[in-house]
Amino acid sequence: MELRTFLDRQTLVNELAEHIAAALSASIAAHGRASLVVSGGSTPVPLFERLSNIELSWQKVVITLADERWVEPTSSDSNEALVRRHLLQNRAADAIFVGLKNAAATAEEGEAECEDRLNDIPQPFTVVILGMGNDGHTASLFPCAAQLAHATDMHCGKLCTAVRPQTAPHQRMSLTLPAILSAKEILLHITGADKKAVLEKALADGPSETMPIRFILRQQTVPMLVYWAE
Ligand SMILES: O=C(O)[C@H](O)[C@@H](O)[C@H](O)[C@H](O)COP(=O)(O)O
Repeated sequence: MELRTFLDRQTLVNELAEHIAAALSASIAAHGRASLVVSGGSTPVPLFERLSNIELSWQKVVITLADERWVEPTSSDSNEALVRRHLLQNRAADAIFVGLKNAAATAEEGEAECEDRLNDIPQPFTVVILGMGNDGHTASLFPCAAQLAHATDMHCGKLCTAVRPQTAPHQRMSLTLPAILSAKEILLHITGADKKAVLEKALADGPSETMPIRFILRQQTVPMLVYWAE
């Protein structure tokens, strides 16, 4: 894990967007295609807007989600809606988007179709961008969710799993830990003093509190960069 800190959020966004674009371009040059996994929440909005204006062979890039809330794609809580509004615009309008929400009534019932959709995306994922909540959740791997043990089991054999967080609204579909750790590179995008404190807590040794982000921060197999600005 490498921590990169920036003087302000705009500088962070510019640097992070350049880093992502370089990784996607390198994959396109080597394999003719690339895949980008993005997260929801409020933090990535300026990053999405910056990325959408970057010149790249976007038609060779498949974009999907680290997690989705099980709501209609027209809902303001939908991560798909967020991505459509802020990322799949301008130059990035040419990217191929694979959403997770499908017609199934529950996330559990929608799991098999999500698994099929994810399996069709070129892998390993070129870049996975994650966010983090103040409780240490990432993607929809929430502490205390009954499905956490399954979702973080490196032998669960699945790319995604349904999660019912006790502390956040909506059923979710989340990438599993093995799916996230199958990426070529993981980028954690966080801002503000609160999240810096959560990061420090997650990195500290000691009695392990259930902070799912720990599984990602403390692994040694996938290159991981943390981008932080006040
Ligand atoms: O859809 C989601 O809820 C996310 O993917 C989630 O894991 C998010 O990244 C964090 O909750 C941080 O969200 P903020 O950026 O809003 O703090």
